[in-house]
Amino acid sequence: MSFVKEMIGHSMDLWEGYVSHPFLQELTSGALPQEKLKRYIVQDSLYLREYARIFAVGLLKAPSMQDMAHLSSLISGTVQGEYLTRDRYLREFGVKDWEAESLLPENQAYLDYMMGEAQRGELPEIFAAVLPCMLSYCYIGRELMRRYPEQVAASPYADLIQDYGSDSYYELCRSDAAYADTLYGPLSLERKAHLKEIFRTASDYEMKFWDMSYREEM
Ligand SMILES: Cc1ncc(C[n+]2csc(CCO)c2C)c(N)n1
Repeated sequence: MSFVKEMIGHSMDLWEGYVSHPFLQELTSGALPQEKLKRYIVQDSLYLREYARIFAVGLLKAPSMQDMAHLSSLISGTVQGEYLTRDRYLREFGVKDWEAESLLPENQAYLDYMMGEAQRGELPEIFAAVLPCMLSYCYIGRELMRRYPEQVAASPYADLIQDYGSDSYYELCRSDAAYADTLYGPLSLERKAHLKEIFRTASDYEMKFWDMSYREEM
């Protein structure tokens, strides 16, 4: 069995919690207050700027040209692709200087955790830390569209959900997961057990990011 699937299985209780999280439920129904979405968009833009640097550490440590090709396409997918949707919302909300905003503590802690693993580890550890971010959004998008197709279609935020629930994003995630599985194949059981824990810790930080985005106070 794919080791990536095994890691997901080890964190599925957390992933299930994302789908029922009030932020995502209200994003789906359209009831999400704009202030909360705005906070998410600003914090997520800051997150993406720093998240791309984790891949850059992977690029520094990549042993082959093929590994470098994967990492460089992930960097451009984050800095250009993923950030584009945020940029559109930043303009719509009239946010001018998001880069001057501070990272909220949950956001900073998540990024510090991934960067620490990236600096200490090699590509298998780096991917265990960054995969929940990439793959959980695919899971969330697909599950929301499967469970609430009409609400998603009518939501003012449908584009945000549909991007992640799309077949093209699913295929991208499948190929990233297949690449990660080539890294995991030769590893010892002990190292794999540690990787599952890294994946779970990052999944837990994803949940804290949703909590941070939803809470009442700034
Ligand atoms: C907190 C947070 N977690 C996950 C993502 C999703 N995401 C981040 S980069 C990327 C593209 C692949 O590198 C995707 C799908 C996000 N935006 N914010």
